[in-house]
Amino acid sequence: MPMATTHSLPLQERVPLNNTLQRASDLTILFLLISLLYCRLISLHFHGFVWLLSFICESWFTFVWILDTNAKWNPVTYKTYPHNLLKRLDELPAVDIFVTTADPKLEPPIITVNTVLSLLAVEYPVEKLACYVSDDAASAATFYSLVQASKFAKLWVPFCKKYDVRVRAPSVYFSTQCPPSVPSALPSDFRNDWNHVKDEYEKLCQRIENACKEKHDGVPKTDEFADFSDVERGNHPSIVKIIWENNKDANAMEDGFPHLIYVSREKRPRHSHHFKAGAMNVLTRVSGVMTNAPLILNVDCDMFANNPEVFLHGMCLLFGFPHEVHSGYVQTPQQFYGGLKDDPFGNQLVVLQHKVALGIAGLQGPLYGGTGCFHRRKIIYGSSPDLPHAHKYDVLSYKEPKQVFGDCRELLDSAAHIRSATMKTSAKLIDLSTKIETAKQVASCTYEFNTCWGKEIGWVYGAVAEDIITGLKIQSMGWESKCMTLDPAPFLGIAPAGGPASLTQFKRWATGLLQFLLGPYNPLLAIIYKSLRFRQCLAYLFFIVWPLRSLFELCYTLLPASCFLTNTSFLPKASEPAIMIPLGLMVSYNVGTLLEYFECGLSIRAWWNNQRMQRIYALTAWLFGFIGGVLKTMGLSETIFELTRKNQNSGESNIDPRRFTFDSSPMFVPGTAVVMVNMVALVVGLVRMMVNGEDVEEGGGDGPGLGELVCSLWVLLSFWSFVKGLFGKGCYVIPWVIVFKAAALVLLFLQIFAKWS
Ligand SMILES: O=c1ccn([C@@H]2O[C@H](COP(=O)(O)OP(=O)(O)O[C@H]3O[C@H](CO)[C@@H](O)[C@H](O)[C@H]3O)[C@@H](O)[C@H]2O)c(=O)[nH]1
Ligand SMILES: [Mn+2]
Repeated sequence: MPMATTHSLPLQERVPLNNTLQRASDLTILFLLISLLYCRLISLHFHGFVWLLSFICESWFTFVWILDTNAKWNPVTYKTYPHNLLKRLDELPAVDIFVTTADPKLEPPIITVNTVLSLLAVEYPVEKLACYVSDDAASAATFYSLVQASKFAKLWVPFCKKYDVRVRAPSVYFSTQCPPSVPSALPSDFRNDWNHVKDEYEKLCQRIENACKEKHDGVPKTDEFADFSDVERGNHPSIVKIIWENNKDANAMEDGFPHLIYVSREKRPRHSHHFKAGAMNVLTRVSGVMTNAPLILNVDCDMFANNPEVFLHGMCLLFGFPHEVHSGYVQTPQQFYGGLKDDPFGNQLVVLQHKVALGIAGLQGPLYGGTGCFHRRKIIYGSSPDLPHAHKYDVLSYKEPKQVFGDCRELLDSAAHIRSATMKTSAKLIDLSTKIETAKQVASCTYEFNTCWGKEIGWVYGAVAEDIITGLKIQSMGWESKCMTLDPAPFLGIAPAGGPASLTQFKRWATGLLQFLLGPYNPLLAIIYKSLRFRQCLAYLFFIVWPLRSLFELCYTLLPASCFLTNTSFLPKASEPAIMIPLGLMVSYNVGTLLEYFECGLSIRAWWNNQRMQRIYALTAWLFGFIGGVLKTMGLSETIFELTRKNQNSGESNIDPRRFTFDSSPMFVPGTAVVMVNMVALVVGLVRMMVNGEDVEEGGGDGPGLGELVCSLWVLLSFWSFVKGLFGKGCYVIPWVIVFKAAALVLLFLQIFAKWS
């Protein structure tokens, strides 16, 4: 690693963040939780089954809280000094950029095009970059869009560099109405250029839109597109096309832009393609035989580079440490743009990124998030850090290279080069077109047979949360990672909009996470047998237990209702001093989390939306993710990766995008049932109170009191979209099939309680 050792200028600085207040608040809550458990334990014999259930649930919440506190305990950020890097530009390593797209309907090509354009225009020596786009749909429209985009890039990239444009995704840049105020010199030039480039961009959009229409009318029938003419989705040979080769003409070096290569891997109906992980592994091999850069950046198709210096900052974190073990990969937080105000679907993850991600950054480093991450290629190839105490997990020590990487001479040579060499890349110009046949070979669906791809090397197969598992595998070898937060944000993506879309995403994550807990990649085993650190393991657990949380939350939301139905209680009476504990918990938890939102500059509304959506996710997406994960582990169902819709302005115009909508997915059944049970319970409680003529508080002996009432109302408040869904109109209403199924569940539940009481 020549860069760090031969020069003394610092590239980064670690800045621990002060979080005394946070720690105090987290510990207060932990103390109250333990007190509550203690109270329950000493009085367990006075009370029945309900207290035991509460005790079990609260023990779980305490466990989760410990995980949460651990994750947030040591937040750090890193300052980066890219100007110190600029003095050694010629030493910068090459980077291969991977962009994945999978469906032109759910991921409109114009989105991918903007991501690609923003990446082609970053501040980095152009001859060191190559951008590979993987298209899992083998769509002529996507290919055509990229070809058109490369033509536009000839205008766009020089324009960005000449005027130091800050946001280099044209759709975002031109969303400002008029030419922005002129940066420095040449005002008249700028205005003309701006108008011209904007015109061209609009034409580009028009062409892409035409190409995306039903029969691809806009796509010309020329040779270039012949490969797509009889492509059947999911059943076609590999397609590899060089859209733009940077070193063809000599003077392109100054103002050119990086290589752009289109890859659609071979697909056959009877071969599993392993979704995104499969696509990433193909890109790794294709780029390995073409440009073989020692670094890899991967981004999802909707994540454009929002900060043109992102590569330079990334290099600071990759090479700014005395030993490379400190920076196996560099992950940027997932941030979103154009999101709805106040985060109505609780999926913009701002506080999670700020509190938890920065906290984990102070441990062994951020988890790999699947997008916006710089990897060292050699780690992807299974290299462990070169340290005596590190876990030696290198497959090549017990297997032949051919058994590991597959049978392709060029790939074996390139891999051997990566594993042995330093970051220096040969400045030798290669003619990419000579590599196409080899690239197609390594992109075929039989190439991986009897190799280590998807297991010991590359992105890990078999789980839909391939990102977290791949990162865990890397950290288990002893590598640390670094979190890169920048202002402006490094990459920005699209958060799913609408109820069903965000549930799909959370359900996939939950399924993937459970597969972890039940599979060979369990982090608990990794601390024992490998080099994962203890507190890092707890940080993984914080995410991995998401699906399990649903069971306890479901139980807890039913507790107050069952108290009304059976005339018992699960909380102390308002007159008893012990009520202070649950009361204190409720207040400190809500105030504590609210302060976190304020600290991140968010509103009280955003806080509430996240609170209620957490509850909703738990009883919809996480619960179904849990079931899906169990079925998958028992071999009863297949792993599938359901894409998240990225088309923001699709759908009917008269729908309020901020309101929760429903469809007939069974995911909505449990939430609807919980709402119904709580409503029935409140009515039962009210009737009993009127019949007996009692005050809620003095309710006969062990009956429900104020605590139960507040909890039940809190559940209804959290599920208010469901309450409205029961009585609403149009797409805001819960479909009758769901209501019917939920009602059946409620009857069953009531039956059980009738027996019990
Ligand atoms: O068969 C597939 C399926 C997906 N993708 C790509 O994978 C990316 C992520 O898919 P998306 O639907 O956007 O999922 P998200 O839930 O938004 O993605 C998050 O969660 C995923 C794991 O569940 C990670 O892989 C992603 O990087 C992370 O951003 C997109 O670029 C897709 O085109 C493929 O290339 N092939
Ligand atoms: Mn996404």
